Amino acid sequence: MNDVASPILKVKDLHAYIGGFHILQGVNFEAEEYKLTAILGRNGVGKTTTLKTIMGIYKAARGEVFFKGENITNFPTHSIVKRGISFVPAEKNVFANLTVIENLKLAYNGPKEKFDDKLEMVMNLFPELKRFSGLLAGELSGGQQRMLALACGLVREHDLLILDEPSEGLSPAYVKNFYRQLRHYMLENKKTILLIEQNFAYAREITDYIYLMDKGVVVTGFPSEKIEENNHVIRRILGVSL
Ligand SMILES: Nc1ncnc2c1ncn2[C@@H]1O[C@H](COP(=O)(O)OP(=O)(O)OP(=O)(O)O)[C@@H](O)[C@H]1O
Repeated sequence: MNDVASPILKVKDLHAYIGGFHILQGVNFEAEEYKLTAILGRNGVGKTTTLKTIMGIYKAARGEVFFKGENITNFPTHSIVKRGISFVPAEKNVFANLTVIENLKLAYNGPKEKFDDKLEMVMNLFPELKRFSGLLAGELSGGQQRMLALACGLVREHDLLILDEPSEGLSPAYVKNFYRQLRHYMLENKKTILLIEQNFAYAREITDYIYLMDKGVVVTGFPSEKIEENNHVIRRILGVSL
């Protein structure tokens, strides 16, 4: 499973407990630089817990997380963000009483003179936000707030962008386009993306590398061009046929 050439992120034997339950039971995977890696799995297998443990939001009981070669296990979240990881949780984490632009300004942590370029980039990715840029985030629909949360994650400086199920709350037609644009953004700007997704059909279109997760562990991983060969395990773990 560990055949990733140059991992920017390496997760080794990660264990975590929530409320006394042993949720992560030895998670292993790597994310290669400048690639899009996806962790797929059904509801409740521990995908979100994995991301939150990487980000220091949940405590790792055992195991290690390496980012750019540094052991960042159980570092405070702000210092992980400072090292170059931008994390967008599944919750609509926006400030309801600030405008769209104010939310984006607050999320941005790069040099002042580059904000306009970043803004243009996210507005191209989310044309709907452009239309509503002066509105309070609290006045947006649920889907639009989700877009804004994703846009905030993108404007934050990052060497690694981690997205918790970006498709959730967005319409299927919109998701396809968003994923296509996200991949384009990654290739254009030499970025690295790790995301979790429940919908295999979405993921197979855009990922370079896929990991399958079940019951607190990563069961297997393979490059996207080997999807067909992994038909059996995909069916067993995700319950979908190719
Ligand atoms: N705050 C919490 N309190 C109690 N149990 C939790 C909490 N967060 C997660 N769990 C439990 O941990 C397990 C893993 O949850 P997690 O959210 O990581 O799964 P997931 O694979 O991301 O699935 P989903 O896509 O449904 O969120 C589930 O059984 C869930 O009920």
